[in-house]
Amino acid sequence: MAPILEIRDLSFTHEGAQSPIFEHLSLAVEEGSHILLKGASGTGKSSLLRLICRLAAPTSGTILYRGEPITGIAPPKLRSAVGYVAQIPRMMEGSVKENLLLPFTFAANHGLKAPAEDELRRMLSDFYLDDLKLTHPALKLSTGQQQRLALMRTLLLKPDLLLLDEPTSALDALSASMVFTIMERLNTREKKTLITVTHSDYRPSGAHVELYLLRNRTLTRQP
Ligand SMILES: Nc1ncnc2c1ncn2[C@@H]1O[C@H](COP(=O)(O)OP(=O)(O)OP(=O)(O)O)[C@@H](O)[C@H]1O
Repeated sequence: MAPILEIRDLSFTHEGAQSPIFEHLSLAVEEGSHILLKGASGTGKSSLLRLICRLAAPTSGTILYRGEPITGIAPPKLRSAVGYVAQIPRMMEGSVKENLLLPFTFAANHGLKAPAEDELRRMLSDFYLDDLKLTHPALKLSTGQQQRLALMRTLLLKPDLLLLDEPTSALDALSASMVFTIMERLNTREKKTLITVTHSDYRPSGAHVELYLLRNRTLTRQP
């Protein structure tokens, strides 16, 4: 079976920049695995995630999702297959519910059925946000709560592959451990494939955890 994601000979230079961020990267991600991506600040971890979900285009090389080049997949289909949660959550004016259901208001997602309030409440509870009302203004939540809402919002589109950019960077130890637990559950129980950028020493449980280091413009697997 083809890997869920394959990166072939990928190079990337930011527009206007003198030198590439990385060159000739290759990586195959098996379905169900959890890839931890580490590297010093500025080595290009966020850039790599943005290339995988096609928020940016590589200078050269190919990215395949389930054997198909992502450039050949219609953007709405790719967005629901590959979920991306940015490092800084982007909530808008409006309630928790409005923010969670935002993707369902996009023309591109026309035809997708928005989840009912009961499902949203159940999910809030799974994300340790039991006390949160769906009517609560999203912008008045803490960064950690907004980070979890951003992850929920991405999951509502039911992606098979999740790209998480430092999901615990703004969190205290307790909130971070909640998010790690959620990530493990998504991987081991819901069989999601995860690529997580992290600076933390956290090592999730699960059979297929792999650690990669982005350094000197190349990606190497760590023991
Ligand atoms: N839009 C842009 N245009 C030009 N250069 C950029 C742009 N965005 C990021 N960079 C540069 O690209 C490099 C890689 O940035 P990136 O955010 O991918 O790194 P990172 O490894 O995720 O860093 P961090 O761990 O600090 O989040 C950095 O040197 C950054 O300054």
